[in-house]
Amino acid sequence: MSAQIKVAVLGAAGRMGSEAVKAVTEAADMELVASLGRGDDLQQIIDAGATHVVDLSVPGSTEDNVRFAVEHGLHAVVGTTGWTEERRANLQLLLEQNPSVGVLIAPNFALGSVLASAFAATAAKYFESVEVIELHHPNKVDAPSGTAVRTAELIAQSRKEAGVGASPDATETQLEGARGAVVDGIHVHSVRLRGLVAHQEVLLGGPGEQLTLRHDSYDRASFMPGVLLGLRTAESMPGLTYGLDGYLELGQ
Ligand SMILES: NC(=O)C1=CN([C@@H]2O[C@H](COP(=O)(O)OP(=O)(O)OC[C@H]3O[C@@H](n4cnc5c(N)ncnc54)[C@H](O)[C@@H]3O)[C@@H](O)[C@H]2O)C=CC1
Ligand SMILES: O=C(O)C1=N[C@H](C(=O)O)C[C@H](O)C1
Repeated sequence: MSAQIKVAVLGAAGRMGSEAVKAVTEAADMELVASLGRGDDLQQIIDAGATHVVDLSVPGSTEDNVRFAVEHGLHAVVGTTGWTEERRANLQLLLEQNPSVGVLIAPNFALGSVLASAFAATAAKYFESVEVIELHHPNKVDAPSGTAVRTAELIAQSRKEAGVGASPDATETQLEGARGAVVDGIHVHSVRLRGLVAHQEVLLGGPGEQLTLRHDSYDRASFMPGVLLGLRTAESMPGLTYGLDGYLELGQ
């Protein structure tokens, strides 16, 4: 029998962290060795003998948490938002000094969401117009969502490679914010509404037609297969992987 994956969950009392604690506890090949929250000493992770860390904390803490894990040779599965290009570049440098460590930064752990973003990137080069709408529960602290940022990045990359220009837009006057945020040239709109969990639509428009790609997470259980896949795969994928699609065989 292969060794148990010894997991420390950071942000363990949160909405996602508590779900991850449950999923890891129920997984036969894993052992939950530490559950940490705000203000807890990260040394507890080492003392508990963790081999892997799951970070589901807050954008202001995730970078320090992951840095600590990597510096101590622990693999990390990260769902927390806030991983800008600059932060990822700094992490890459750290990983070069710790070449056996694997880190997954997954803007979204739900398989359907990862697929929807990949489908959107494929479709976006065939349509004149594309915009992203993300819809979340009102307790979410950041906007736009990490998923929407990643989706816009993938769409922009696909359109650039195909030589597709900007979406047409004749807007000259507007209230500030009316056209949403712009990520790599793609408009992204954020809705916060009681009753929602995590949802996203990509609207694609061409002459006389529209394609809508929508994904809905109704329950945070939807994210757990991705978290467990990340924990089972990180060690065999040294370096930084950005997006769960890096651990999946999409398009094969
Ligand atoms: N990648 C994915 O599939 C998903 C990612 N998320 C992201 O995960 C993060 C957490 O989301 P929620 O659970 O909804 O938030 P939450 O606010 O319910 O939980 C965050 C928890 O982290 C704790 N915390 C704060 N600082 C900490 C620190 N330094 N070390 C350890 N814990 C700390 C807080 O006290 C809180 O309990 C957000 O960035 C969110 O966008 C959420 C859902 C899915
Ligand atoms: O805060 C959330 O809830 C979520 N955060 C992630 C994001 O910002 O994309 C993933 C999912 O959308 C839920």
